[in-house]
Amino acid sequence: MTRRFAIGFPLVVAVLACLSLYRVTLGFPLFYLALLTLMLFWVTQATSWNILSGYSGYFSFGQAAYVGIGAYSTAVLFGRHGVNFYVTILVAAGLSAVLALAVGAIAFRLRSLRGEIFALLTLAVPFILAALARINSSIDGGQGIIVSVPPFPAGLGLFQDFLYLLNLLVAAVAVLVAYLMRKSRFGWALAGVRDAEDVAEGLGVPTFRYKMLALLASAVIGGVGGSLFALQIGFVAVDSIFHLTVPLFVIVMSVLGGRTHWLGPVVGVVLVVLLQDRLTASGLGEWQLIVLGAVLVLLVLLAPEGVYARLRARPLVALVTAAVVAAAVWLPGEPLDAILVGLLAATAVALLPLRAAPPAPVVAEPAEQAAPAPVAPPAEPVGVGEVLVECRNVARYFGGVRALEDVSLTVREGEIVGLVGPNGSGKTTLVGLLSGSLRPTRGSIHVAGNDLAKLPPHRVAHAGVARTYQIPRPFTSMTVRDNVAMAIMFGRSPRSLATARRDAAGPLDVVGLGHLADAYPDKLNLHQRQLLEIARALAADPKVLLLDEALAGLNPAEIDNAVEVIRRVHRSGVSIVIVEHLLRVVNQLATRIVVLDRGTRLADGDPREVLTDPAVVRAYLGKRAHA
Ligand SMILES: Nc1ncnc2c1ncn2[C@@H]1O[C@H](COP(=O)(O)OP(=O)(O)OP(=O)(O)O)[C@@H](O)[C@H]1O
Repeated sequence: MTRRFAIGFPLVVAVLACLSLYRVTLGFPLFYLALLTLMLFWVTQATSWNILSGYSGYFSFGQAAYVGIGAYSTAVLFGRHGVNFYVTILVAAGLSAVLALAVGAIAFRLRSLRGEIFALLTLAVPFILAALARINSSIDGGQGIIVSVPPFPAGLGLFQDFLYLLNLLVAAVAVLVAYLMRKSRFGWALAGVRDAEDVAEGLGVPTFRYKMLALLASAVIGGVGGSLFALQIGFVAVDSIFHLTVPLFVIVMSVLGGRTHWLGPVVGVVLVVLLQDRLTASGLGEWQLIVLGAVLVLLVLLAPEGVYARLRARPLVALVTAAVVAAAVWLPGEPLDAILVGLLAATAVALLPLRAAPPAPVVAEPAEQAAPAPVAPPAEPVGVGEVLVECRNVARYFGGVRALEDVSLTVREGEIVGLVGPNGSGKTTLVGLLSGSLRPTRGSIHVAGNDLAKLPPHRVAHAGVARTYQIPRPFTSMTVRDNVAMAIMFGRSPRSLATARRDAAGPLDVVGLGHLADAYPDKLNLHQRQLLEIARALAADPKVLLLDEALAGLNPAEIDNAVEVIRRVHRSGVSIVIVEHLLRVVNQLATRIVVLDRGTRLADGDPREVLTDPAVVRAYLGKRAHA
């Protein structure tokens, strides 16, 4: 936790609490308190949504399910049966958690339930709950339930004060949880899931666990907020609770404010609720969805990262603009108009294109690149030792396609195995099997004594396998340094974020990217992105590194540089399996070559013998060329 947050956050919460505790002394109107209560309700809901959907990229349309479970737990138990109100909050949290575990166990286990399919699944849940509530008379039965005022400490003032303080407490806890999650390994893991989930898993991130935790936290916060909402509206009915505006509002608020930051939803809530309130006050209430929709479209086009990120980039200008504009249009009797206009002006200023960024981190051409630092320790070539990888009679089918059939292969410590073969011969499939991202249809694979059939992909990384991708897949929201730090944080010997960031210099120096540590991947050329793939895989501390066409698309100078980097990685004690079409390169690097052809192993042995084997030449060049 930063010092600024440790001081600022309790201070803001205390000031907000004082608005109610000293309301009469301060002359703070009840109307404003009600508006703030509404904002706090939405802060809770939008933050709840953001913890899962903003952080991990799993867009949910099911927020109304938590609001519904919370509201009905309180309405039925407290409103109808007189159960202690605080107990009903716990029940709401528990039931929401159960729902989250059920949805997560299904959705996160199946790879096919991603993106829009996940969104559709979550959209269905509130509909089912609404139907259950409507037809079941012990829940609602279509009548609605009146929720009276529960007993509360007399010293708190009116019921509105009590409600406000309760909402403040829950919203503050929600924001605190979102902050702590974002700043911890948890937030990094979810950012990895958002950018490239299977890459994160392959680097050792237990993605299922982190997604479940995010869903659980999101559900509990949403459910507790829903419970308070029952008190706020006083009459709980299916149509007002399980309404589509709930997910729409939380999405608009979070996207508007910025969904990758813990404070984004809060900024979005303030803007949306104020806008909504002012439109209603000026008799334009029916326009609110149209205006909100237009604002969202505009912002998605102008600043998809959200308003908060833009405000942070120029805080002083935004603050001065907000203050000046608000003061200029301050209307006697209604300061809310002035505040809204001030905020909109600050938003507009924040959205102006930023001045050209300072000279981007120099993206040098390979020839001019800083000479890579020597690998520590620059070991002698490692002798061939124990068997690290053992594939026995492996087959892999995709439906009717036999990508691999009866392939056996061993990789020993210290080897560089060149895996070659014509297009479609099964090389990438074999890399997928060795890294645990694919399961064999038949046969067994052992890595360092571990049976991969028993391990999820992130545990395969911990067993000592790392891979690169033919088309580089960096975490685009992270700098080069943080891409590498991710692999260190979650790799075979996990470390804290601070240590991982410091240690990232090692793998970056090995590949010669140290001078680009603070650049974002979109500033790198193809060669540098491929080097980043190698640095990141190396950072996971593998025993075996699988390089899938790491040289594809490079020019001759870049290829020479990449070959040197691979040699350096090998000298540091990592065994390598390299998939490559350029036989010159394979010949230069490999200590052994395995040739695949139409999914079967055609040859396996010394590079010179294999590459002159007539069967191999025929497979590569065709019979006529061989002749
Ligand atoms: N996910 C998939 N679904 C269906 N078929 C697949 C899938 N992945 C691979 N295949 C098929 O399996 C066979 C082997 O593909 P693979 O990508 O492993 O070959 P490769 O040797 O890596 O090819 P290239 O050199 O072109 O990358 C091909 O016929 C391919 O079409």
